[in-house]
Amino acid sequence: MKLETFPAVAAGASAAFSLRGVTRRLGGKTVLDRLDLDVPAGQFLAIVGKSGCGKSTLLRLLTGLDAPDEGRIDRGSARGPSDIRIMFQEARLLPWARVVENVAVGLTGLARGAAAHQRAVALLDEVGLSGRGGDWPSALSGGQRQRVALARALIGKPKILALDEPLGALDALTRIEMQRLLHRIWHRQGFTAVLVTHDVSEAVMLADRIVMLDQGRIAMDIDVTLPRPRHHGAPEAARLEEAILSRFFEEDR
Ligand SMILES: Nc1ncnc2c1ncn2[C@@H]1O[C@H](COP(=O)(O)OP(=O)(O)OP(=O)(O)O)[C@@H](O)[C@H]1O
Repeated sequence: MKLETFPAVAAGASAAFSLRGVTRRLGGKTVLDRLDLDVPAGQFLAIVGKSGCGKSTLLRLLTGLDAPDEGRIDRGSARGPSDIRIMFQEARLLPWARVVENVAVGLTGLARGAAAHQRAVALLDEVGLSGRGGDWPSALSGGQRQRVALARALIGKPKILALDEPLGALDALTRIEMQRLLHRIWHRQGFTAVLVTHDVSEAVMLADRIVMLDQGRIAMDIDVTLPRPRHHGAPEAARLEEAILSRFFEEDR
């Protein structure tokens, strides 16, 4: 299968963020090496690559949790912390707060009154946790906790949602369920999603575009044009997955 290079952002298209010559050195090593990347608003971008290739470092730079040693990151119209949210592999819920409060807490800097409570309840419905707002986090399964984390990340209506292996700790079926949920919500809300994942099939299911990092550089940048909704095991998805995986292991042959 031919892997197409993603076209440069069309002139005038609004970019969610752009990286120019971004370099990050950690522990005496160049983890990211002069990266250039333009991501249009609303795109679902997946970042894949072998362990230690710098995926999380890139996400941290993108969200402002870390800063580059060289180069520039332009986050377009995303300004404050509520415009860019990040979700991790662990839900990181407050154990002493009920589920609805855990969602409302995502409204940084805003009054957390009745309106916040109402919006938290609506989001719990949207992530499939209707009626669970009064529960403690300890009463939820791993998948349910990630649903709460997703609702918390979305309550401030972010422009960019960064996802650092958010489904990595879930069992296979829950993971697929969560992929479908994530896709539905992204489709409905239109934010820009940046997903770091080890799972190439997950990237193929969800992304408009897949970027593979290798030794601090972009080794592959492909446009995923498969129609949505996508299904695991569908022949076109399997072919694309295989083509990406073969690139992954090229050097091992
Ligand atoms: N704070 C740090 N100090 C020193 N080295 C670091 C630090 N953070 C990350 N690194 C190194 O930078 C490299 C990239 O790490 P990063 O976590 O971005 O990789 P990754 O692709 O997300 O890996 P994984 O898939 O295993 O999570 C690794 O070699 C890691 O050891």
